[in-house]
Amino acid sequence: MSVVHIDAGAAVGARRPDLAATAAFLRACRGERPATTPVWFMRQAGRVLPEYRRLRAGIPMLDSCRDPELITEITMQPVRRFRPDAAIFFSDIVVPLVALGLDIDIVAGVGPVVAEPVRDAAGVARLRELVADDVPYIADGVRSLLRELGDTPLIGFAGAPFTLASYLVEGGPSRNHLRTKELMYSEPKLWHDLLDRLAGITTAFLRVQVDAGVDAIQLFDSWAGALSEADYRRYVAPHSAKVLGAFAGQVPRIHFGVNTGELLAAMGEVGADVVGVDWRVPLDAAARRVGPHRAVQGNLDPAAVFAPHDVLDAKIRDVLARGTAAPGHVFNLGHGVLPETDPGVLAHIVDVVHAG
Ligand SMILES: Cc1c2[nH]c(c1CCC(=O)O)Cc1[nH]c(c(CCC(=O)O)c1C)Cc1[nH]c(c(CCC(=O)O)c1C)Cc1[nH]c(c(C)c1CCC(=O)O)C2
Repeated sequence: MSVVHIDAGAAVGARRPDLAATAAFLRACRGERPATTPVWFMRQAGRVLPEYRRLRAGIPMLDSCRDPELITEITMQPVRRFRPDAAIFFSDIVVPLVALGLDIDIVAGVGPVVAEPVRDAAGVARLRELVADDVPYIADGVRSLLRELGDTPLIGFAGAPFTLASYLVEGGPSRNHLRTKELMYSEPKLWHDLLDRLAGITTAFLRVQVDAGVDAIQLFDSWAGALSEADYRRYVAPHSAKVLGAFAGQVPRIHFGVNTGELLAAMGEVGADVVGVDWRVPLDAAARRVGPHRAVQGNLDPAAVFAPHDVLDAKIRDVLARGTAAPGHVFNLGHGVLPETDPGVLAHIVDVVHAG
């Protein structure tokens, strides 16, 4: 008698088509209005959770991003605690760059620091293509999570070409992105070569996640708001469009940046199904800027968690009311959870959003 051996990992590696019809988060991404508005929080994994701090004690950030068991546990921690409508894969936007051999350190309280900033043709030429074998822990982490998550959708993510370029060119976090803009304006050919390579790396990194089974993707162009709309369209949009275009019709695509009030239309046009909005633009105004064919995500001020509950609750309800102006609305903060946030308040926000 032959025994059929089913590899659990391979069996759940495929997308979960049943979820697309039932999960409130995925329905809202497609422009539908489920009975309750779905909610998750950027940076829900990490930072504010004591169980995360205990788990990570003594383990460097980038090491934790290369360990499928840690990735799984850290991604699951906020899901167990807050019961959000989606999980976000625990990683960082610099992980694919580190996998390519770039010397990048994540310095506590500072962020990514690049040992040799990329500022000339030789530096750009060193950015080779990413292949799945460069990041085996990503597919393993996604498959492991799909076994844990049940019917909670999993969001994969990557940094957008401009935001990655800013870290590489500046050598670390930057307020004014001066060297980045200097390169962009003075050597446009080299700039476009750099962004084209980063678009390829980002697409490959997301492809690994989508092939392993994530249910949606979010492209973080966190620092795009530093650009005028004209410069965004000229120097950045074609490259982000290449990334998002690669996943059209495959999984919902969320496109997010901070301070992007003037870029919302353009960020939708490059190929997003959902446009993430920070707290500076009221969500109904944002929905008008984004247009009638895209959902919105956002946009409670991350600092509102420090307000008294009656003030906080009124702000949540205001976001919910304004969100009805868009075809679909995924509730979120306008940027990541602030490190000082009380996790109990996040659980409260989930309850208030679900109560409607
Ligand atoms: C700014 C920064 C980066 N990377 C890092 C920083 C500094 C963080 C700090 O000291 O507070 C380093 C980093 N990144 C992450 C951690 C783990 C601990 C934590 O949650 O703060 C740490 C220490 C997870 C992460 N890093 C990121 C996620 C994204 C997914 C999510 O929303 O959960 C996580 C869990 C993504 C990331 N990573 C980065 C950007 C710009 C983004 C896009 C999101 C944003 O604009 O904030 C670069």
